[in-house]
Amino acid sequence: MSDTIFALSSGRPPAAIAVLRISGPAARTAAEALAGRCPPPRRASLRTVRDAAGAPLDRALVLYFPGPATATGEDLVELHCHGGRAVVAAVEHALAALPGLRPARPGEFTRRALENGRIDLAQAQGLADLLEAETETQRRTALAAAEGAVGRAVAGWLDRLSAIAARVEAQLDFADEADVEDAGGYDPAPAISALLAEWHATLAAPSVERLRDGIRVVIAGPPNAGKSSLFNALVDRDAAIVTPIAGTTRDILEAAVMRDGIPYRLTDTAGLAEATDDEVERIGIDRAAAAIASADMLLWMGAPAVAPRGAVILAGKADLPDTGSNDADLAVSARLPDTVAALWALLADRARMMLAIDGDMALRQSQRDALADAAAALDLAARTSDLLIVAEQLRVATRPLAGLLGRDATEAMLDALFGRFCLGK
Ligand SMILES: Nc1nc2c(c(=O)[nH]1)N(C=O)[C@@H](CNc1ccc(C(=O)N[C@@H](CCC(=O)O)C(=O)O)cc1)CN2
Repeated sequence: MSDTIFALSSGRPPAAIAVLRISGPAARTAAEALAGRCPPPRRASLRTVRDAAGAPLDRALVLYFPGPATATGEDLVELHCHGGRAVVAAVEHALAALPGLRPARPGEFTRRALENGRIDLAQAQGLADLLEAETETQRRTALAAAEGAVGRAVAGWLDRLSAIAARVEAQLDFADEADVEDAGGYDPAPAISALLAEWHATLAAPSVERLRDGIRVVIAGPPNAGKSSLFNALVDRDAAIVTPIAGTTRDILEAAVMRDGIPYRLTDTAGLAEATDDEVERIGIDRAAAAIASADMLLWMGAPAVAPRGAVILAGKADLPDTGSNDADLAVSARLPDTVAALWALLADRARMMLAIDGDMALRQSQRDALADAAAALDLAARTSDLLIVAEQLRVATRPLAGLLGRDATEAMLDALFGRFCLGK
C-alpha cells in the first residue's frame, strides 16, 4: 500500500489562505484525526483543526474527495487554512505525526495521477509547462496539453496507424493464400499521406521551448551598417558598444525582449567582412554565421543582392541622406523612433504568423523529435509499393508515438520531469 502524502499546495506563506493537500489511503483518517470527522464527499465544511492533544490549531475549510475520481486517483483531503506561517507549520507538524503520513516530494501528486492513469505523460508535461507559463500563448498551449490535447492527437494517430496496418496485413495474408499479385486492392497510400500531412503541419508549429525562449531575431550584415545601434534601439538600452569604427562588435550579443505579449530573443552579430587576418574577428564572423543559420527572423542590413533568403532587408542609417534604401523592405535608424516602431510592427506581424497555432497544439522539442522519427518511418512507407515494407514501417512509426503517451517512460525521465514541479503539485 502506498504512503499517504501531504504538502502545502498553495503559495508561500504568509498568504490569505493556505491549501494543504493530503493524498493516499490514510487521507480520510487524517481528516478525522485533525477535524473530528470527515466531511461528506466533495462538500466544503468549516471545522476546527486540532493537534493530537486536542488543542485548536486553526478554523479551516475541509474537503474530502473519495478516490479514484480525484486529481491523484487516490482519496484526497484538502485543508483550506489561514495562510500564516505558524498556522501552516503547526498543521504540517500535526500531519507528520500521524501514522502512514509523510511530506510529499515535488510533483508527487501529479506523479501519482500519472501512475494511477488519471493523466498521460503528455498531460503531465503540459502541467509542468502550465506552471511555468508566462505568456498567453504559453498558457493556452500548455493548458491544451494538460487537458489532453496532445495525448488525444497522438492516440488518434496511433489508431489510424493500426487501422492501416490491419488492412495491409490482411492484404498480405490474402495475397499469400490466393497467390495473386494484386488481391483485394487496398492501397494504403492515401491514408498514409493524410497522416504525413498532419504530422508535417504539426511539426511546422513552434515548439514549447520556442514559445518560452522567444522568437530568435538576428541582426546581420556587413561591418559598420548600424546593426548595433539598431540592436540598442530595439532592446531600449545601451547593450552593445557603438562606434564609427568598422568591426566594433566582435562577439554575438543577445537580449530577451517581451513586446506586444510576444517573447523575442534578439541577437546582434559581428559584421560579415569578406576576409580577415584577425583571429578574434574571424571567430566572431563564424558565430555570426551560426546565429544566422538558427534565426527565425533575419534582419539583413546590407546589400539586397547578397541578402540570405527570407531575410527582412533593412536600409540602415535612414537619418543620413542618400543611404540607397530603394530595394529595402524598411529604412531604419536608431535615431528615428518612428522607423524603430515600424520595424517592431513588422516583427510582430511575422511573429504572430509564426506563433499562430492551430488548435493550440504545441509540442516540446522531445515530442517533436519523436514525431519526426515516426514521420521518417512513414515517409519510407509512402515511397514503396512493397506491402511488406509498408507493414514494417507502420510498426516502426508506432514506437516513438507510443512513447509520447508514456507507455515506456523510464524512472530517470519521470524524476527529471517531476523534479521541475513545485512542492505540493
Ligand atoms: N483546491 C484545489 N484546486 C485545484 C486543484 C486541486 O487539487 N485542489 N487542482 C489540482 O490539480 C487543479 C484542478 N484539478 C482537478 C482535477 C480533477 C479533479 C476531480 O475531482 N476529478 C474527478 C471529478 C470531476 C468532476 O467533479 O467533474 C474526475 O475527473 O472524475 C479535481 C481537480 C486546479 N485547482
